[in-house]
Amino acid sequence: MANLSVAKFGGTSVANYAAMTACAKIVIADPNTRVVVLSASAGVTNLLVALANGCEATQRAKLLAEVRQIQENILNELKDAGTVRLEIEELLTNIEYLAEAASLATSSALTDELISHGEMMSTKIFVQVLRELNAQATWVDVRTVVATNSNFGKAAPDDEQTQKNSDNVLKPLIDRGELVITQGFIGRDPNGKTTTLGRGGSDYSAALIAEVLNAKDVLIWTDVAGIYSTDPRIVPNAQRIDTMSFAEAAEMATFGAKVLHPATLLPAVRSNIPVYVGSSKAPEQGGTWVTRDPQPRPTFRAIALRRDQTLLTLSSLNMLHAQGFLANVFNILAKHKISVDTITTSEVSVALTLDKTGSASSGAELLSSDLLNELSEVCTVKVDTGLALVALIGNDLHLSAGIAKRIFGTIEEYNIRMISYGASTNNICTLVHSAHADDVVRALHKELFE
Ligand SMILES: Nc1ncnc2c1ncn2[C@@H]1O[C@H](COP(=O)(O)OP(=O)(O)O)[C@@H](O)[C@H]1O
Ligand SMILES: N[C@@H](CC(=O)OP(=O)(O)O)C(=O)O
Repeated sequence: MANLSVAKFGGTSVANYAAMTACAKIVIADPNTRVVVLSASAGVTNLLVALANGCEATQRAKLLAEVRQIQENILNELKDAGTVRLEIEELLTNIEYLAEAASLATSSALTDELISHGEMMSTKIFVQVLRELNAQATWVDVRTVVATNSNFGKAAPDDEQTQKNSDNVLKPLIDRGELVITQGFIGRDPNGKTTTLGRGGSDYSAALIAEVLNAKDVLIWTDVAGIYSTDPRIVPNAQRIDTMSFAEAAEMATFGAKVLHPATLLPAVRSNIPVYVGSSKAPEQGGTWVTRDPQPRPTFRAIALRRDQTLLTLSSLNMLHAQGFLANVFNILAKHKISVDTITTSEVSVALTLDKTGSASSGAELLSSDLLNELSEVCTVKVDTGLALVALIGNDLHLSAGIAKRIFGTIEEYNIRMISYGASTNNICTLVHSAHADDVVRALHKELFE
């Protein structure tokens, strides 16, 4: 639809009544925003994940009380919370019941069912916030739209089915001029069970919905006024990037810039839908447009940081002049659904980095004892933790003479555990100790961007 925008508001943007009101005003001010995708209020998903992992009665009561308090704080500021209070009460009762079930036996399907309640609650309340600002909105259960497979915790969307659902459910509402409020992060599998798209997945939901509606853009409203040259929480004078390419944003997201979920870019790239990132607290500050082919494309674009990295060093004398060792290792990693981010090899060993936890909703650790045992059968395994990956993102980095000297000269006082340079012309990665990560980012930013 030619003039349609899909807006997504993240957890911090719907954390409390004041934040929700700011979002409602943004929606009301833009007649093109006809579909709004919300995350759960900040903190709620983490509490629900803890409940879904199973805990004893006292801890459960404490976590439930915290979830309730976040909702209560917003409900108490509404002029007329009547009906919505009842709906939230019902959802809180469900949460209690599911959390009790999880304390007896956890399962990934149960986890997804439980944590989907965060988005259910925020969207119910947001409709009332809009109503109290004289804007009528229609609440839609996104599970009637976003179809996925049954890979609970990190489900993959079924694009064809989602398109059909959108044509049947969303399109008629939009054609009638209604404003749709729906949930990010969640979907439904072919058996009717609730699924989630992985942590941070609401951005992905918004992009998927924008794609099936043929929207003109996706507006990601968050707590920063765009994408910056590095995380402004680490470097307060980081510079806002006004326009950047899908490829650059994808590199940044992949290497840890939390501001966009990496998967967001998939539907946007394949359907060429521009993505805007702006601040819901200060929309007047402007933001970043991510598009297919913006100019200029500077050599140095940004620095991203991915915390909680694990370095696996796998050694085997059998690797010397042998074939098939790496294939063996990668088969084992693939079997355990582990994707490797950076890798270096020498004659008898291979070193690779993994996140401590993947982005699956359950937050389970990636390095399981099963995986370690299987790897130990083919090689010696050494595990180093407490590391962070600092990635310099840019364009044609391989063509720029003296880059390595500049980078390593700048951070010479820090111990660098691993370097990944050359496989991509768009990033140079260094693995450093967690305790030094922020300082390394600050030093590189100062040298290359300030
Ligand atoms: N390069 C970057 N530019 C902007 N923000 C970044 C960057 N890297 C990391 N961030 C962080 O991303 C945060 C926004 O992401 P997130 O907390 O997931 O938002 P939301 O709750 O809206 O989904 C910002 O507060 C900021 O600290
Ligand atoms: N609530 C989900 C989905 C999400 O995208 O949240 P946020 O927009 O706050 O990152 C999560 O915490 O993972």
